[in-house]
Amino acid sequence: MSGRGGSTYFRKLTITNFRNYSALSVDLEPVVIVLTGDNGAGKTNLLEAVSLFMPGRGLRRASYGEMAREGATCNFALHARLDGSAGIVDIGTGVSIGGSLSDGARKVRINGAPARSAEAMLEWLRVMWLTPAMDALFTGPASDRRRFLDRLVLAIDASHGQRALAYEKAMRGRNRLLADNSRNNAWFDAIETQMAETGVAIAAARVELVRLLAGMIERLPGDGLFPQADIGLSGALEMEIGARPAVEVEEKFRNALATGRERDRAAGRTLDGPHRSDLVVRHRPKAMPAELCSTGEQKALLVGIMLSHARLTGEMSGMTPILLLDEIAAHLDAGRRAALFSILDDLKCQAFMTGTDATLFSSLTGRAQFLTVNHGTISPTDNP
Ligand SMILES: Nc1ncnc2c1ncn2[C@@H]1O[C@H](COP(=O)(O)OP(=O)(O)OP(=O)(O)O)[C@@H](O)[C@H]1O
Repeated sequence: MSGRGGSTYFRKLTITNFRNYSALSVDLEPVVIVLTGDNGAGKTNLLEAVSLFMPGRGLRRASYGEMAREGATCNFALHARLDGSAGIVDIGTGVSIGGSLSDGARKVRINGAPARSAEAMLEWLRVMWLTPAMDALFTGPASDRRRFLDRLVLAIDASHGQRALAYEKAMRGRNRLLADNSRNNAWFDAIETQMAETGVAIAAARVELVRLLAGMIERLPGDGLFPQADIGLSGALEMEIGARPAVEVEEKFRNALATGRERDRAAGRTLDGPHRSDLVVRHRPKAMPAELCSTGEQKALLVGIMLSHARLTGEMSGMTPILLLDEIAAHLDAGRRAALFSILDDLKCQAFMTGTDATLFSSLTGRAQFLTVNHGTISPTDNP
């Protein structure tokens, strides 16, 4: 299996000592998966397990210590059997309890062989998510939007994660020099050169994502159920990309960092750079900034962005993402639910949707797999 081409589906998921699951193995069909169950049953935990088949700390951004099942004395482990258009692949990931629980501690095996890093999973699949916590995306801190934006970029540009890590590492080094009152110009120069290179690459990748995604958003149905968003970026580097050659933007950023040393020393951190940029979203039909729209309107905008991005990812990477849509049905009216289900059909993606009430999904009967979650166990839903 080359790992590229068409949709990818989870066919089997095995979870060991993760959150409220001690040992679970579930066979999955290559269709929409509807997970219903009472509050606290383990629905979001299961989505979180699936989200760990992307690099990073998953949809809650929790620590691995929090993910490990309370009281468990051995590793948490997740295993997926995936079916892509070119065949089957087995991916395992987990951490050992008692060992280091730092970000790098998560191990990945692909078809039994250790992978160099979690990024290797991007050869095989994409997982994207929409959770209730993201309802505050437009009104909350810019850092949340930046993280969201960078996840969107990573789905179409697998090297974006390494780029962001390299930039952050260099910036931490610069901040340390500032804090230590260092005046070692050679050190500053070396670090700032690295920040300029990686920073401009990050900004350029974001600009490209926004350009491509805006094109996809144009293809959303014009019925306004998931309204078209106007998306843009704020940030000095992002504004300059496209207006002048990248080497000039890089040089200008490097100079800005060099001349800003004393200002940044006083501030205690680096004040310029792509770590300060923001994703700007407007509700086009209402001609209004997203943050001023109603909660429901913001949700509909976000769903439109995610669905457009799923289509873009499918076209760009050849892998339509697995979508994790936590508690989405309860927040949408009947018309929007029907529109969502129809777009998911069209995308042919395996979306995992959760809710406490299976009746909200009844129109999916015959074209979805219905599972009931109960205290860390899973069984087929009776009469969905
Ligand atoms: N590390 C852990 N070990 C054991 N149990 C945990 C751990 N972390 C969380 N839990 C438990 O997992 C349970 C299920 O949580 P989850 O968020 O998946 O529920 P849910 O089915 O999505 O519920 P809701 O409908 O309320 O959102 C909670 O009762 C929580 O206490």
